[in-house]
Amino acid sequence: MNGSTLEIDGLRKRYGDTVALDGVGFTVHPGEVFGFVGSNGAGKTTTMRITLGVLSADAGEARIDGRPIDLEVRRTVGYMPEERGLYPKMRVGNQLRYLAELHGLSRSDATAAVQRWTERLGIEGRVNDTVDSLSLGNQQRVQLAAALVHDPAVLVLDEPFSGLDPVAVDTMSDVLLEKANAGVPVLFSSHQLDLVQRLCHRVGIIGGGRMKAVGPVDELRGRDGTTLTVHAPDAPAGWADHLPGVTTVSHENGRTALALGENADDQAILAAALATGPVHEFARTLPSLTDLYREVVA
Ligand SMILES: Nc1ncnc2c1ncn2[C@@H]1O[C@H](COP(=O)(O)OP(=O)(O)OP(=O)(O)O)[C@@H](O)[C@H]1O
Repeated sequence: MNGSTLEIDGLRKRYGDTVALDGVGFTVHPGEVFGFVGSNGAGKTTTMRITLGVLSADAGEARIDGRPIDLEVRRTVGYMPEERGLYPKMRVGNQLRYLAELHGLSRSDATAAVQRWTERLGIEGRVNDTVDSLSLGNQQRVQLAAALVHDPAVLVLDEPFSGLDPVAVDTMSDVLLEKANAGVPVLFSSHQLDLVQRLCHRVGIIGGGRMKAVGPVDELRGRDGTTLTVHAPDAPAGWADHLPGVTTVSHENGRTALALGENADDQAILAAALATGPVHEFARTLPSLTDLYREVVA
């Protein structure tokens, strides 16, 4: 796919005695939505700030298409900082137009972009309001518009979903996927793991300044094998214990959860379940990203 690649490579950062980043690295490919998750203080904001050049690293660097992010490359990135950073007393429309022009758009292109993005994000009625008169959620929509208004080649968003109502969450999700479909690498941090699981092609889990896991969401969820849920109401306890590669995790009210090893044969399990009587449910389940996260950061 045509589009840019964002590489974060070996970032190290200390604040006094606190090691904030201890060799953080991962790549966001063209057209990929990458979810960056980790506990409070894990190092997400520090990573994003260094990526944008807002903060300097002690070692390592971020690159776009192999090029370190200098001021010129920086203009191609749409950034939504955690501390937000809009001018509170400036009108929404003027502010967005100003930011677009700062990124090199002509006055007429900037005006068109402001109209397009404020309509898309449902804030076209607020362009003449000052930012500080808006609700927090609407300020966040303006902040997203500010990150998008210069048609960036790369998006880096620090907790873009926090505090949004469900409709705004859907709009934000649609916009991120739309940008990714156009080839833009999208990196965002979030504590909303259900949303990350739904939206992201890949995730990176950071803990204590190090990457604990990076990969496609389903691959990470499946790395410890899958679980099979079987609802066979007449099956006695231990009905599957003789089958190779099968471990019974729980057996309650006719519902059995089985952990499957590599040599487990799901058709043999189904046959064994049917031998006990009717089978109402037979489904593979993966642990949720939340389960995986708890295990990885524990
Ligand atoms: N300006 C600073 N001075 C001193 N320590 C800092 C500073 N900024 C961050 N830290 C420390 O660096 C570590 C990483 O913080 P960072 O803000 O990157 O985490 P985060 O993953 O974004 O957390 P959160 O989810 O709470 O936003 C933490 O231990 C934090 O206390």
